[in-house]
Amino acid sequence: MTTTYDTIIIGAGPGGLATAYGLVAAQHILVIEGNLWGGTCPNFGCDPKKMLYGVVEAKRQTQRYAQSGLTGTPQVDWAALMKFKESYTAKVPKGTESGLTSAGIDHVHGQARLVDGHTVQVDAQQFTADHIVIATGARPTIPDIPGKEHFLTSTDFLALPQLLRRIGFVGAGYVAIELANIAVEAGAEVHVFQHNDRLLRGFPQSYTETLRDLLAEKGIHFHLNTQVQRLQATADGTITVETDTAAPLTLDAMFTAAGRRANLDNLGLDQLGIDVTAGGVVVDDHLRTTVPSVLAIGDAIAKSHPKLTPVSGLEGRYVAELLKGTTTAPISYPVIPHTVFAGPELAQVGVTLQQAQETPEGYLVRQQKVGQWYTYHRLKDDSAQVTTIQDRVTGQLVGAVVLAVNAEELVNDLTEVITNHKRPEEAFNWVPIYPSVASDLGYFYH
Ligand SMILES: Cc1cc2nc3c(=O)[nH]c(=O)nc-3n(C[C@H](O)[C@H](O)[C@H](O)COP(=O)(O)OP(=O)(O)OC[C@H]3O[C@@H](n4cnc5c(N)ncnc54)[C@H](O)[C@@H]3O)c2cc1C
Ligand SMILES: NC(=O)c1ccc[n+]([C@@H]2O[C@H](COP(=O)([O-])OP(=O)(O)OC[C@H]3O[C@@H](n4cnc5c(N)ncnc54)[C@H](O)[C@@H]3O)[C@@H](O)[C@H]2O)c1
Repeated sequence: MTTTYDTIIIGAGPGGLATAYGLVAAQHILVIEGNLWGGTCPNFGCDPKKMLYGVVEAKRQTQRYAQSGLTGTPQVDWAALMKFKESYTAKVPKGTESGLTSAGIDHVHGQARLVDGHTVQVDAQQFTADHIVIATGARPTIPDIPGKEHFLTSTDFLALPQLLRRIGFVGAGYVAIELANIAVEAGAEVHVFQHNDRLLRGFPQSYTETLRDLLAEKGIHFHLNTQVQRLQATADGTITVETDTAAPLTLDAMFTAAGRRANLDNLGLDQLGIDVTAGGVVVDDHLRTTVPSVLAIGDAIAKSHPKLTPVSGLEGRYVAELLKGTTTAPISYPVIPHTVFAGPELAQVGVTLQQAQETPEGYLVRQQKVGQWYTYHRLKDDSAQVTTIQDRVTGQLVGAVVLAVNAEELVNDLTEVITNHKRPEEAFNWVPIYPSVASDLGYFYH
């Protein structure tokens, strides 16, 4: 039997759910999920990661205060930390599913496959709709080397029952740096293998080098310009890692953190003539694929914008408006801030430092070491740095980079100023709570 809907959404992560809740009042919709309701972010991404980060960062803050009134070094109890994480994650799938039920959204568990531009198959059932939204997210890339079956992933890391003694990561992007920081703070010996000398490409090199030094001081071993060539499992359960630069290393686990690729295998897209690249599904500026009745959003699409939870949510809400007919305009992206939670945090928004330095006639760049400012002195955050980028003509803030404890807060505030194109005199005609990160804003923005 075939059931007919207005829209079928494949994937119940932040993107698919945003479309579903945006459409439910106007349309008869179906959501299909093949794994855990809620998707990557709350089950094995942002949310559990930040719970672990919060605890290890509290330990680090205690150490920052070591000469300032706090004594003793707390220890991370990994088993208790995991229980804490599970106190949230264990409720996510059921909570997400009952949310769908309460909202009256039909939902089915299973792997979906497109039969044609209007028909989706899950096991033996077929569903048809005017539109189909692909919101299938992404999964870790496994480097194609001998022994690749021994790689673990970020999902495994976030569910480790015990902390392993010696841990390696391939890659030096968001996932590797954030998880390496958690592991080293929790007491593991940590190795990061990166095929070039660049951490966190996309952030300014001067900042990533400072962050690398801070992480190396914590004990992370960086193996830069190093190719991991082979993994071998040994009889005692350890992994021997062979590289092109040093003698083999014995570790208890090796994690891949070499990027993520869209979940598109077995969706049947090639038979339908839907274009796909290495980055994901090809979409136009209305998030339509090359088959007009099929749209795609979130981590599953090829895009220049960062693949982050709020971006999937924005695209999900946009597609809902488009399918309801309340907009016909192309999608418009605001400035998108991003942060690496690495203790301290490295965050950036807007015009990049590189863009600004390449156009000195257009931008005023102010780079400040703020470790001695009251806010950062109080946090004992000696290495704190802030760069602001202003438009030379209007004086408006257009970009910022921050390396600091709680950089997320400052960059969120700066994002608000940039997004609303406030002129300097408007931006700080306000009364913030003092002392706070926000009460410093006026000092960065003259
Ligand atoms: C370790 C880690 C940490 C992260 N930290 C952050 C962070 O701090 N901040 C941030 O903004 N972002 C972070 N991200 C990224 C964030 O998780 C993703 O950008 C976000 O989850 C993407 O949402 P989405 O809905 O596009 O895809 P997903 O959340 O991946 O959801 C897609 C869903 O589709 C389902 N699916 C796939 N194929 C099928 C199929 N054929 N049939 C049915 N269902 C299917 C999947 O099971 C999944 O549940 C992190 C990611 C990771 C891995
Ligand atoms: N705080 C956050 O917002 C956050 C945290 C985690 C993940 N994410 C999202 O998830 C995405 C994926 O994160 P990621 O760290 O897996 O990817 P990434 O693209 O950030 O980094 C991948 C790293 O792997 C390296 N690499 C690529 N191919 C390789 C290979 N074959 N061998 C060895 N190294 C290789 C790259 O040089 C890079 O250092 C991020 O881009 C981001 O969109 C966001």
